[in-house]
Order: sequence, then structure tokens, then C-alpha cells
Amino acid sequence: MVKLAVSGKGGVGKTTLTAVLAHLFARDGYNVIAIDADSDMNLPSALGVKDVKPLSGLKDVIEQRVKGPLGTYKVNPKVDDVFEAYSVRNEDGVRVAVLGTIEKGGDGCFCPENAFLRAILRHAIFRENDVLLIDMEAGIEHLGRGTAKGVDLLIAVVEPGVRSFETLSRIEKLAEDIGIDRVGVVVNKYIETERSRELVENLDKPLLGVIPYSQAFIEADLENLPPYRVVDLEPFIEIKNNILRMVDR
Ligand SMILES: Nc1ncnc2c1ncn2[C@@H]1O[C@H](COP(=O)(O)OP(=O)(O)OP(=O)(O)O)[C@@H](O)[C@H]1O
Repeated sequence: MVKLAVSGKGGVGKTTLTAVLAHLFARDGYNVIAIDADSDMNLPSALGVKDVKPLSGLKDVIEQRVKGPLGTYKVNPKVDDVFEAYSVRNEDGVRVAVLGTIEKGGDGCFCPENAFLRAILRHAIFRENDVLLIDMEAGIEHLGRGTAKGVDLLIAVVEPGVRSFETLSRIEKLAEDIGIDRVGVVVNKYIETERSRELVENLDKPLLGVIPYSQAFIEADLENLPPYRVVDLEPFIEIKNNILRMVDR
């Protein structure tokens, strides 16, 4: 079981990376579960599926499962069956689920959706051969330590620019704060210049890979095609292999 969270600023390519990795892991025979926890919720279309009911829409069920006596929350609500029913399989057999809006609270937000995500991350159904991929936003602090504990590797996606690399230090700090000790970096939309090469070479975190800027991604988007049908998969294969190495597989 490998649990991976993909994080980064809006528009850097989190959804694209998550979708292509899901495809590659499925192609390798892994049982892949992809969860969209980003408020944009465009992972399903990047994976070629429609009409995925958000897990957060299951307010009643969620509440039933997570509510304990006297306003407390159960730490381990049972989620397997709901997850099974509320995910859609794509043509590769990837199970796609959408979390829906997470209310962002301050520290220690125990809103039902979070308890649910925590439960999914911690134990649901997972078997040895499973890969769980979560497409997240940059702000992962609301997940809290409980959720993060389940994550083997946080993949930080950045574009080669000083501002984006500043976000990276923020993501690293967040990961550390909530107890994720492994962070790997993917540089996306890479255009080779002296400065960008320098930025990448001086990265002080493990580099999982570099994906060149390419018109093919924009075309995939325009045609509403999953990116893995259109783009060069080579850089993604390298990233996938480095991920497996980093999580000791
Ligand atoms: N290597 C690349 N070269 C060119 N365009 C790219 C590349 N990677 C992604 N894109 C394009 O950038 C846009 C944003 O990508 P994507 O939706 O994957 O980002 P995101 O980080 O998930 O965004 P959001 O935070 O809005 O969900 C899309 O139009 C996508 O096709």
C-alpha cells in the first residue's frame, strides 16, 4: 500500500500529474484509487470519468459514521462500503472519488469530511497492491496530523520560478508541521534557461522529476482528453519509479 498526496499552488499541474500517475500505476498492475480533494474537482475529467458523487454530499451518512456520543467524533468511522459506492472506475480500472468541499477550519478542524478523509487514508479497504493518490490544494494544514500520518510521501509540484519555489518552502514547512516526513518535488512546465536549470540544480529536497512545458497538455485540456492519452509519458514514468524508490518499493 502506497499513499501519495499531491500538493502545490493553483494551476501548477497537480491534477495532470495525479491523472498520469494513476494511469501509469494502473498499467503496472496496481489497484489505484484517486481522490480529488481539490476544490476545483477536475480530477474526474482528467481521468475520463463523469458524475462522481462527492463524498461530502453524503452529509447524513458521514455524520452517522463519524458522530460519537455527546458531540464527539469517532476517530475510525467505517467507510469501505460508502467509498466503494461513491467512486467511479475509469477505463484503466482506476477508482475515482471526489471529496467535495472541505470546510477549512483553523487548527484541529474536526469537520466530518476531514474525519472521513482521515478514515479513508488510515485504513479503508487497502491491500498490499493498492496505490492511493490524493490531489490536494497547497493548503494542507487543515488536514491535521491525524490525516497526514497516513501519507507516505507528499509530492510538491512547482513551476520553475522563484515565486513557485517559495511556495515549496511553505509546503515543506507545512508537511513538517503536520508530520509528513517525506517530501519529493516535481518541477512541471519546465522551460530550459540558465536560471531555471540553476533553480532545479540547487533544490534542497529530493527531485522526483522534471516535466517539460508542452503544448500537448493544453491540447488535451481543450479536447477534454485525459492527458496520458496525448502527452509524452517518459518523464512521468521516471517520476513514478522515483516515487516507488522513495517509499521503498
Ligand atoms: N507540462 C505542462 N506544460 C504545459 N501545460 C501544462 C503542463 N502541465 C499542466 N499544464 C496545463 O496547466 C493547466 C493547469 O493544470 P492542472 O489543472 O493539472 O493544475 P492544478 O494544479 O491541478 O490546477 P488547480 O489548482 O486549478 O486544480 C492545464 O491547462 C494543464 O493542461
